[in-house]
Amino acid sequence: MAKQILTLNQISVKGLERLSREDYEVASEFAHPDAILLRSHKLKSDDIPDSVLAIGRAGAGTNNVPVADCSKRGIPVFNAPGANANAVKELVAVGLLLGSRGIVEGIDYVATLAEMSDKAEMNKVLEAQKKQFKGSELVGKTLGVVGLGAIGSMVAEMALTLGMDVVGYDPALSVEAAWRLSSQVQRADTLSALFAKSDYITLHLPVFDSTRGLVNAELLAAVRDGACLLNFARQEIVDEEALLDALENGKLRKYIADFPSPGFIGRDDVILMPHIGASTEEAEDNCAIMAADQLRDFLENGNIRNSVNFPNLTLERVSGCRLSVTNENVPKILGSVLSILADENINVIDMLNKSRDDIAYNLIDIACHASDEVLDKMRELEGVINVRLIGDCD
Ligand SMILES: NC(=O)c1ccc[n+]([C@@H]2O[C@H](COP(=O)([O-])OP(=O)(O)OC[C@H]3O[C@@H](n4cnc5c(N)ncnc54)[C@H](O)[C@@H]3O)[C@@H](O)[C@H]2O)c1
Ligand SMILES: O=C(O)CC[C@@H](O)C(=O)O
Repeated sequence: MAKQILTLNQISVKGLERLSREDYEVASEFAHPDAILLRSHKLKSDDIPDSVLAIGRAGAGTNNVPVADCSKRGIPVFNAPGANANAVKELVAVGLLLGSRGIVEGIDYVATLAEMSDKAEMNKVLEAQKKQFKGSELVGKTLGVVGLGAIGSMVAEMALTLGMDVVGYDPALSVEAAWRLSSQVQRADTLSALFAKSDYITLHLPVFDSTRGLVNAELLAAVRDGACLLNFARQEIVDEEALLDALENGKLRKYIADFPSPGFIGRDDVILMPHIGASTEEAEDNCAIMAADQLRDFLENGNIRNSVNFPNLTLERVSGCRLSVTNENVPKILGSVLSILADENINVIDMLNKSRDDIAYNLIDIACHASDEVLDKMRELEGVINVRLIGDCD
């Protein structure tokens, strides 16, 4: 029977094409879907039917998905790390330029001359007025990059090529990300040191409980006078009241962000975009392809790549008959599962077991079919969250 994939946002056709028509049905309404594919749709736990085995986020941030609840229910949540990083990097380059020159103001001013019909007069007026839109160059200025993952590291590299000095802060930098980073990026030991040093600060970290409101009054007090803050990460990382105060008292010269919020619209010192950081054809294709491929590999083989709540685990298929078992990460459960198979004389050909936080995940290739009764015995074990027989193994 074809598997059903519920899409909760517009997903690029190139991604959907990875789900063959013979094996998958894709639609925006299903009562009992096998998986969900989404972008920024705010998904509530109650809206995830019990039939759902996995969720694919065609993007980087998963703060719109109730990840902790999904872990409890044994549902892996996948994302598409790095797939839209270049698109965001390019928009940050635009943000830096908008923050350094009177580009938006100049364009707005020119629009006010629409009624003027005399070309010479127009030229005279604008030549007289253009001094209002003077800016300064980026070369030699310091950019502080908060979060040096897929996007932050590309932004750092881009700023170096523009002749900026770059200082970075990332207390959880992965080894892989550290390898990607140019040695010219200076390290800030604290966030306030970065804020104090930078003419421009750009945020590229996820929103977690620990980062919500991270940019607060205390941090903004440390900012270099007249600095410009760019936020292409998430609105929730910035304390809006403290930000408005910093703009009002001139500590911050400009706020440029991808997340409009009512109190900020219409201010001269704020430039807002409608969450378009990842809105390029290339990024939408990359994200959708990655998310669809990962969902498929999970549904068809139980493999896990780029999950934000499950361990990464891929096991080459040696038998048609595969079991996946998700359990609480406590001792003895795997032993009990294997005992049930042994009692039924079912030989294990290959297996892999990994854990992450409170979740343990096992792939077990077996020599012959396991009946529903055997699977139910496993499901009844204390601490087992779900058991799935994957593939055709008669
Ligand atoms: N505007 C958009 O459309 C758009 C597009 C893509 C991503 N994003 C946002 O950008 C975020 C980053 O994306 P990414 O692809 O670079 O993710 P990533 O996971 O590759 O990098 C995030 C980095 O932030 C670091 N980090 C975590 N906590 C931190 C802290 N307290 N201080 C400093 N650094 C910290 C991590 O160690 C990691 O290196 C996403 O989580 C998402 O919210 C927005
Ligand atoms: O899907 C989008 O358009 C936005 C994605 C972006 O916010 C992300 O976190 O990857």
